[in-house]
Amino acid sequence: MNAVPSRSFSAPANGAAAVQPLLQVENATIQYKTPEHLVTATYRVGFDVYESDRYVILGPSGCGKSTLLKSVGGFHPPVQGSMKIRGKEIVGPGSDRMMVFQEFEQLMPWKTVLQNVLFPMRVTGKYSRAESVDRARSALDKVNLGKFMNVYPHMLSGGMKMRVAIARALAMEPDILLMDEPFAALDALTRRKMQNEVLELWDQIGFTLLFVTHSIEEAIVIGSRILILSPHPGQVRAELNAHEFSHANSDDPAFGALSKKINGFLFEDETNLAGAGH
Ligand SMILES: Nc1ncnc2c1ncn2[C@@H]1O[C@H](COP(=O)(O)OP(=O)(O)OP(=O)(O)O)[C@@H](O)[C@H]1O
Repeated sequence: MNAVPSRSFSAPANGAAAVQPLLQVENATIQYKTPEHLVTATYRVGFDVYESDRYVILGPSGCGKSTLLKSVGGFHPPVQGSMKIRGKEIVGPGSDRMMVFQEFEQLMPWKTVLQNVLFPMRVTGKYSRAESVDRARSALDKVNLGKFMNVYPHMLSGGMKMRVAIARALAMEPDILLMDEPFAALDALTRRKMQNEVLELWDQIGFTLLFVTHSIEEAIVIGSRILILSPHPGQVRAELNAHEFSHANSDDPAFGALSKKINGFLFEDETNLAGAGH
């Protein structure tokens, strides 16, 4: 485990220091202009996401987590700094970065599971009709929903809906999946089930995930690495490895120790920042 008090991070959890990051965020200052105010959402935030990372952005409400995700998605560029995917500057939305939406209710109830998964491929015209169908079937097989292609979303459990939403994103072959507090509105048991579903799928498929949450426990369970942001405007407080933790070992003292450490970073007084990570 490792806490680094600088603003930019580059060491992957697996120690493959020579590997190029998939996503590089450098000194990203992101602002919103309203008629009355200029709001600085994040200030000089930097981090690297490597292939197959489950990278979690954790921080208090209003620290700019969603804003960072929107910027990575290409919807709101930083005013300063840069964001690159596979070394190329992010200049707008693209199918290399697919958002899996909150609560998965974006599935269209009048379309079957297969038609839902086909939809982004149809809209973007990225693939021919036949290839789109092949891709949709293959993505549904990957998430173990091959037998449910012709049913409608209301006939699925919450976990199955989430898997459809993930299949829909994966069918576009993105470099990275973006999830913004996807389980925030769920009860504790369902939330835990969903978290385990994501982890099982990740084990099977090995996608790269950028995940936003304000729950410390969720960050530890989902994340292989966790970026901790300060309150508004979001600045990097630390990056911690968490790849060895899951619900199965949440009673371990090491899990509790990491949780405590994260608490410390989250609630740290600004004046103590110089000692962060030591
Ligand atoms: N469209 C907008 N116009 C103006 N200010 C905005 C806009 N969206 C967000 N903000 C401001 O930017 C800051 C960061 O917001 P953001 O939603 O990214 O935070 P967050 O960490 O995701 O919060 P939460 O955990 O509550 O979702 C906040 O001060 C917020 O008020």
